[in-house]
Amino acid sequence: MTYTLVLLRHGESDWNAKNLFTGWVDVPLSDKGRAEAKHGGELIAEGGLLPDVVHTSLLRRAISTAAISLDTADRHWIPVRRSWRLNERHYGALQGKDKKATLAEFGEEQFMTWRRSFDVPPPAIEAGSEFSQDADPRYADLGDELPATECLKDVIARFVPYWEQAIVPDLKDGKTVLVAAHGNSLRALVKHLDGISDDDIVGLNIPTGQPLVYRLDEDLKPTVAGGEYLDPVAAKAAAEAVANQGR
Ligand SMILES: O=C(O)[C@H](O)COP(=O)(O)O
Repeated sequence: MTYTLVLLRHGESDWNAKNLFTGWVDVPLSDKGRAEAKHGGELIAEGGLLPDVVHTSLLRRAISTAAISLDTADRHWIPVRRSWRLNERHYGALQGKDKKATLAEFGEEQFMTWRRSFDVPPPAIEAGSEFSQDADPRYADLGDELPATECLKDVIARFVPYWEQAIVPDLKDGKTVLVAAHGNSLRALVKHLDGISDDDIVGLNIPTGQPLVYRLDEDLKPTVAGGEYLDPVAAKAAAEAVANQGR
């Protein structure tokens, strides 16, 4: 008996296309991103991986990606569960900043520490500033849990409880589960599933719009380490493009 989990990072967003740090800023998909979401749905259908339930973040790039891919796979009608715990990593004061300009201003080491270190968050965003979420009604109930910046360690701390309390029960019910989320929230989940070390997670990048399938055993351990991309060649190229952002 194995459980089937499909992870899908949203398609390219307008801010991915412009190379801006995005985090919790709620930007839409680009035309390319909508096409990626549709293609993701085609791959899911061709792979016979029709989801029974979908979990998304509260951000429209993940919500739209789920809707487009499921519509393409004729599964637009399945139950949807949403949580802020699946949101992208909060990028703090970097939200809205150009990645290339940030690299040029602060240098490679600081840039990569902010982007990929396990436990060093970027500087906190100022409350009330243009790209802050402190007045956003969708997070009104979070109180002190509303982040002003996050590192990957923080994302794991808020994602894993949702994994255990909301996603695992669906898997144990025998459902094929689609999680439509973000580069860093999916890195957090993959680190948890595969037991990747704090050092090794630095080198892992999740491509946009590429379905990644995990078959999990009774103990929720992956039967294939790292899962399997439905289009491994395209996924590898797209992950390299993510790694090289800002260059
Ligand atoms: O929030 C963002 O800018 C991206 O979605 C993820 O960015 P990263 O690959 O630079 O962490």
